[in-house]
Amino acid sequence: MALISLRQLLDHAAEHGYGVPAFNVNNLEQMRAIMEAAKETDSPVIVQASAGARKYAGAPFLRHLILAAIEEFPEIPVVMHQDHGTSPAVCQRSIQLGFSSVMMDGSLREDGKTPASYEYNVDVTQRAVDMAHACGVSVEGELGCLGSLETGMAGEEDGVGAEGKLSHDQLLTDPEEAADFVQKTKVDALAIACGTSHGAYKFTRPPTGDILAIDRIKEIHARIPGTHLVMHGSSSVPQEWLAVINEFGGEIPETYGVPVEQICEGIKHGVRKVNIDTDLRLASTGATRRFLAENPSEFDPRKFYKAAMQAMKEICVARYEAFGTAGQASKIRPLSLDAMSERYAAGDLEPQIK
Ligand SMILES: O=C(CO)COP(=O)(O)O
Ligand SMILES: O=C[C@H](O)COP(=O)(O)O
Ligand SMILES: [Zn+2]
Ligand SMILES: [Zn+2]
Repeated sequence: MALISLRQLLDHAAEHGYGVPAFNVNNLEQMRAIMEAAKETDSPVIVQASAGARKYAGAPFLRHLILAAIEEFPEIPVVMHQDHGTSPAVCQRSIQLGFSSVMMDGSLREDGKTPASYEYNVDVTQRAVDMAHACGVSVEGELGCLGSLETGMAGEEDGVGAEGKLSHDQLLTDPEEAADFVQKTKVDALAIACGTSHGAYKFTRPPTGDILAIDRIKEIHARIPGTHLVMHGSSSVPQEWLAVINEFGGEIPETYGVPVEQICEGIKHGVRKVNIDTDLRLASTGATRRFLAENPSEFDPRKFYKAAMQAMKEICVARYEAFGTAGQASKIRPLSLDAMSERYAAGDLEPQIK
């Protein structure tokens, strides 16, 4: 059984200079697409469950879906991560459910919408870290709010995200504050804000440096080179899938995502975890629409689920290959969460901040 902690995987990724896509899971088809792609490319896996996923599938189903993947693919190390926890209590519940990693998103208050003060963020994150590390579980924190540098608007269509207009300062993580935050909280990974946002509507044009601030990632990495950085809202919004969706009855207006090359640039500068949800949603919707349009008499859902799975799998394979994740699974010797808790207790995993 290869359930591993996020910390172990990202330490390996940093040592070998690669990044790992973290895909959101809600159902069997996504889970299977991710695992089959991982098996085909020998990639370690991060799967993450959002509050929306728990509401949709129910926590026990999600948990067993991930455990089933670990059982069926014992050769693939899998991180079971809770995405965007809004309080230490939410993280505690996930730890109890067996997650090997949690995100304490203290950049927002408990409603998941109101930007929080720095002091609030430090406090809730410290509390989540204390609890998690005692169990060998990793913690991802977040500093800065996701939102558009084009409009100043926070991404609202998704389940998690600030509401309304944000200042330029809130939309870009400050390197000095990031150093202080990591030092104080001891998070294992830090999600940063650099102009990306959740969902399909990230940019109205192919992004340039003024609206997708990869330079800011470089500045943060230069200040805290020992910290694993996380990019949220990192779907690339493939134009070919938008075209398929619209060809077969969809209505998605012109929109652009984060180019894979820009993510790879981030990976050269400390980005180790890359959150992707929307791309799998677009691929499965496109494949389903196309299948049903081309096979109007078909009524066995397994037929269009299969088409959707294949489309998602192709995206996963492409990201594993582009981020350098491919070929790494077999190099990892999984450490138990017990062993990780001993490493924290021994002080072996303290933040390295100059
Ligand atoms: O950040 C994400 C999940 O936490 C997903 O981002 P996308 O909406 O760009 O796929
Ligand atoms: O964090 C954002 C992910 O895309 C999850 O979205 P969700 O809350 O709709 O499941
Ligand atoms: Zn956030
Ligand atoms: Zn996110």
